[in-house]
Amino acid sequence: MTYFLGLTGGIASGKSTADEFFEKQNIPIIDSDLIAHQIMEVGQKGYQAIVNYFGSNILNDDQTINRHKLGGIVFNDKTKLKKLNEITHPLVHQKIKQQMERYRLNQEKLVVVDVPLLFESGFESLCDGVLVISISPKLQVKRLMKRNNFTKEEALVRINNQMPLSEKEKRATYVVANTGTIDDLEKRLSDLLQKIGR
Ligand SMILES: CC(C)(COP(=O)(O)OP(=O)(O)OC[C@H]1O[C@@H](n2cnc3c(N)ncnc32)[C@H](O)[C@@H]1O)[C@@H](O)C(=O)NCCC(=O)NCCS
Ligand SMILES: Nc1ncnc2c1ncn2[C@@H]1O[C@H](COP(=O)(O)OP(=O)(O)OP(=O)(O)O)[C@@H](O)[C@H]1O
Repeated sequence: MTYFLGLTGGIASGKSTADEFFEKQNIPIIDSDLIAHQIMEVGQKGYQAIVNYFGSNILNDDQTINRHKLGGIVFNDKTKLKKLNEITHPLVHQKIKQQMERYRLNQEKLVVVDVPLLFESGFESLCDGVLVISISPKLQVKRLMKRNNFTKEEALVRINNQMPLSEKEKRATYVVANTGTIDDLEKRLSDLLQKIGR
């Protein structure tokens, strides 16, 4: 039986950094941010629906969607964010489920399913356990500002568009803190794999 470990956390709490560790252990990852990007590529199912709703001013010169611009719009307008979610989430969920089914048929032992909005979208019911990568609010703002070149206000807007990380921690099966170095994180994840026994 495949064990599906849901992986979530707050924005910039360290999910992708955890994925890198799991990849090094040859554990397959289903990456929903990547899937969300793929369904918005020119010609893909999400593309036309997004352009129809948001207009061609969100396009780059080469007709691809300018995600930076789209992010600037939706994270400052709840109605528009809701609309983008309504367009993208069913398509993303369908692809995640297809990938899960493939791993199940291949009798893969452990698969990590990285879904930033896992609890927000009720995805935990499809997972055997959920790992939350946690971080303090202060460090989260600091890492997000640095990675995305955001002002403090921009970082806070993104953070506040998600369920509070403290709430995600309460709902988790496993919580791993990413408050130290990346080596510390990897050690904790390695201990977790022992605990799961896969
Ligand atoms: C708004 C978009 C265009 C911004 O693109 P950008 O390249 O700047 O960000 P990226 O996609 O890499 O996401 C970075 C992080 O933002 C957070 N985030 C993304 N989408 C959302 C959302 N709808 N609500 C709250 N937080 C979100 C997540 O923590 C994610 O890991 C993009 O995030 C998007 O299309 N979002 C809608 C699809 C979605 O919900 N994706 C999340 C996985 S299903
Ligand atoms: N332990 C750490 N020490 C220092 N920097 C870190 C650590 N863990 C992650 N980072 C950095 O913090 C930033 C956010 O980490 P990461 O991209 O893994 O978060 P994420 O949860 O995947 O974000 P998102 O929700 O946007 O997908 C990155 O620039 C990463 O290199």
